[in-house]
Amino acid sequence: MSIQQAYELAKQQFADFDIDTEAAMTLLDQLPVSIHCWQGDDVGGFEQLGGDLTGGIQATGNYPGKAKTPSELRADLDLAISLIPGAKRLNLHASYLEAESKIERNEVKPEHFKNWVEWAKQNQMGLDFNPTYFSHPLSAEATLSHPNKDIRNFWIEHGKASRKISEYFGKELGTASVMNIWIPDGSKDLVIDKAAPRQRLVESLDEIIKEKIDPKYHLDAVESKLFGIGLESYTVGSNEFYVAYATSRKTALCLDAGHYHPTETISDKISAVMPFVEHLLLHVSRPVRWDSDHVVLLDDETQAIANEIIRNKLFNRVHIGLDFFDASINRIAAWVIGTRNMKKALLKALLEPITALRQAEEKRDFTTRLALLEEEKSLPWQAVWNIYCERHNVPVGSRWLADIRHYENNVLNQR
Ligand SMILES: C[C@H](O)[C@H](O)[C@@H](O)C(=O)CO
Ligand SMILES: [Mn+2]
Repeated sequence: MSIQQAYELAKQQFADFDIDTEAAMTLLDQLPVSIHCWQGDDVGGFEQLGGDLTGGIQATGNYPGKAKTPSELRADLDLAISLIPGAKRLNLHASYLEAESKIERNEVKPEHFKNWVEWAKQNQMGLDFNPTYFSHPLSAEATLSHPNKDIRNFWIEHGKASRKISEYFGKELGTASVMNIWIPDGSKDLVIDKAAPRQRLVESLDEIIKEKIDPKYHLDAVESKLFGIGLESYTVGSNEFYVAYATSRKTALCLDAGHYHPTETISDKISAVMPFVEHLLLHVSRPVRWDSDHVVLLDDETQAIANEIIRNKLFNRVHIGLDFFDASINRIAAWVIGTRNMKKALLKALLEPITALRQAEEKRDFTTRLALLEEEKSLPWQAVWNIYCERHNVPVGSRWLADIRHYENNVLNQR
């Protein structure tokens, strides 16, 4: 049976549940997923500071062919995006700048990202941004909460400089760049004064976001964390800290799927915070026992995240980003698997019999609700996904893997 024939049958089956598959695909086209550049080179960046990845995060594995230059990373991204259907954005860190000589973090400028902007224009993609508060000699103890004023100021300047870059992205590309602040500040062991670093962090953040920037071009977001490696006992920017900060300062809040206790899920947090924040940034990730940043699967939590976005029509308020870095498998395949999974989850969410489910719940008919939730799992969503891929000229099913293997043999293995 052809992809078209399978789709025609599926379309009818969904129509029996009052679900319009064409409308679902049209809406899916309007939901970009922001692909994180740092999966391509194990969060290395191009500053060539010569140091290790620090800040309590780790990319484990040594798969051959890691991108070592901006051009290599862009070539790898070219392949990845050619295998992922629909709207995409690229999420950059400040450490992915390009310059002839060494640029200090507090001196990063839009011009250091002009090649990325050109690339984004060519690919009709928006860009998002992150100041980089790790992998730097001055981040060894702390950054925005550092007790030393000079070090704190250095990082405040980095935050301000980064906002200019983010604004430049928004102006050049005609779509607001979401700039996410994550800092690794914390402590391995017991802390007596937990209040002072948090007070300093409030003041540093307030200083960074003091200048108003048109939200047409730039949005500020803040990301909390539970703990990092070597920072197990105390995290300055904890969940409560940033929920309070984002709501009081009206910034966006970032929820990273790996940044909570193992039984907590960010899917459940979305409806809890949306009455209080205008914009939410998601770092969809897969924590395995800890914030391991494994590649996103089409698993229950990814699906639950997508369902929350679609059921609550949060299309313009939730910004979907990815955050994983696996160096043990082909890095381009990691991008493709994780991003396609996020998009599959969104499509499945768009194909839910939502009206019937809501009606059952309103009538307190929980039997029908559970029955429908289970039945929807075996509706032929995959036939819709296949036609969606075909219409976007990307490989159907696992055919994309052949393209990656070809590139691996001809490009990655020659690096
Ligand atoms: C590289 C990212 O900024 C980083 O992963 C951050 O978002 C995070 O989640 C740290 O654990
Ligand atoms: Mn994150």
